[in-house]
Amino acid sequence: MPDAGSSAPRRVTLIGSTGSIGTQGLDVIAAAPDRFEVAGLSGGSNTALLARQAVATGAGAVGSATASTDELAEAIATAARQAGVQAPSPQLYSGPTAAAEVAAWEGADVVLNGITGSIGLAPTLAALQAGHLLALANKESLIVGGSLVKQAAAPGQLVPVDSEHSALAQALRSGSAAEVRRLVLTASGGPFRGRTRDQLATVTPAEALAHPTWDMGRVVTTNSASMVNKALEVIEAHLLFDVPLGDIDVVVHPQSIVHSMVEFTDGSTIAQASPPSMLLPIALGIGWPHRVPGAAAAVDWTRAATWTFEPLDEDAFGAVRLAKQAAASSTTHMAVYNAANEEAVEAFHAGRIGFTDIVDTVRAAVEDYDPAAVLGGESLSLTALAAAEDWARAAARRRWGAAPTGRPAGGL
Ligand SMILES: NC(=O)C1=CN([C@@H]2O[C@H](COP(=O)(O)OP(=O)(O)OC[C@H]3O[C@@H](n4cnc5c(N)ncnc54)[C@H](OP(=O)(O)O)[C@@H]3O)[C@@H](O)[C@H]2O)C=CC1
Ligand SMILES: CC(=O)[C@@H](O)[C@H](O)COP(=O)(O)O
Ligand SMILES: [Mn+2]
Repeated sequence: MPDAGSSAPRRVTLIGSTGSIGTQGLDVIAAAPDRFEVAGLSGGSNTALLARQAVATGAGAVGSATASTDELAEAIATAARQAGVQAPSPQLYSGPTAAAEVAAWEGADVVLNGITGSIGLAPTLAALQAGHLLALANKESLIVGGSLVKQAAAPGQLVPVDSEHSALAQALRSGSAAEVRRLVLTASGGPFRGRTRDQLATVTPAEALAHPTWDMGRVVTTNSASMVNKALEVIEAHLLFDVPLGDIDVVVHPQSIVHSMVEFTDGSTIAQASPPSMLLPIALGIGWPHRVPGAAAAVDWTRAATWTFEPLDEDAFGAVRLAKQAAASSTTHMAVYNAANEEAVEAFHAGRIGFTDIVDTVRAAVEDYDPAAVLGGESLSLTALAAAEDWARAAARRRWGAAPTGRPAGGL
């Protein structure tokens, strides 16, 4: 882990460097060269962008889930030629284990995990086991891994990047754990705020991707529309901050300026507010515990503004209640919840199922899942999680008649 008092730039590895979090992470690093430099990069299928990033940053390690090392070296050579510079020769990694290998690479102080999905669990564990500070955007790895991830993390080694959890971590600096009464996570409400369940049945993928306040990757944007994102975030907060599920609430705040709040036992509420931008939580995550001056724009108090708060409609959006039930059921139920959701989101975008079928699929998987039958007594382990995920993906896919092919390569 980096020395919090050191003035040397922190060496940051970006897992999922070609995605929304990853590219914003690179922007944060480029804007603060006195504080950060790039150590490693890992991407999925966008090899050309990964190669351009490798040339621009001089990263020491580069991994691709899809390109071979020869293809990656060729892409880097091409990108260097196009940029008119000499090609760098980083250590190259390829295939399903590349992200975890780059996450463990010893040339880093900090790993920003911005992969999407439970496939991020291996790099999360690899970064922690390598002793790096982990700035975690990939909430799925914590939610699925649960106590496996918590046990792998030394005190202070895991810093949340998710905007709500970054807000909570900041607000929690104001009091001791014993003084916390409850956590309140804000939700934008997504593009379908105010719709009834019947109205949700006919919405399209394009409508689901039209998030009102955040520009993010496809899966998290879809999850915001279904409230699965908020459901995952409630469990994420429970795991990060050791607050009971019953003391974590959700409130809809369409402006996405207040990113979450902590209510203390004396009736005080501390909220964190800033215009919606991930630059701030990313910068704080990789710079933790230090703030990065100028990381993002602050609220402009000279302009009139209205911030509103309303209760979550749990009849139309049942994902949060369902996740609380699942998390309380067994240590592998959230792996089932998440895997069923990942499959259903893909099926929704492929036009195989409707929007409300997403949460209905998750609900059926969570309700039908019997850990004793599926795991045969295996306690929480990577093997058990893989079996739970396999079961959930197959159960989900059966609903729309797809073959029960397994998890994504490189996953659990
Ligand atoms: N975007 C945001 O503002 C926020 C995101 N988050 C969380 O951060 C995480 C990332 O989200 P986001 O950046 O939006 O997602 P994106 O879809 O934009 O990016 C995902 C990244 O993961 C890479 N990737 C995908 N599959 C694989 C794989 N099998 N092996 C290796 N790399 C892979 C992609 O590579 P490629 O593109 O090259 O295929 C890409 O770099 C999610 O967990 C999300 O919930 C949390 C808060 C805010
Ligand atoms: C930016 C971020 O942290 C996202 O997870 C965001 O929370 C999504 O917005 P919703 O509140 O609509 O889920
Ligand atoms: Mn969030």
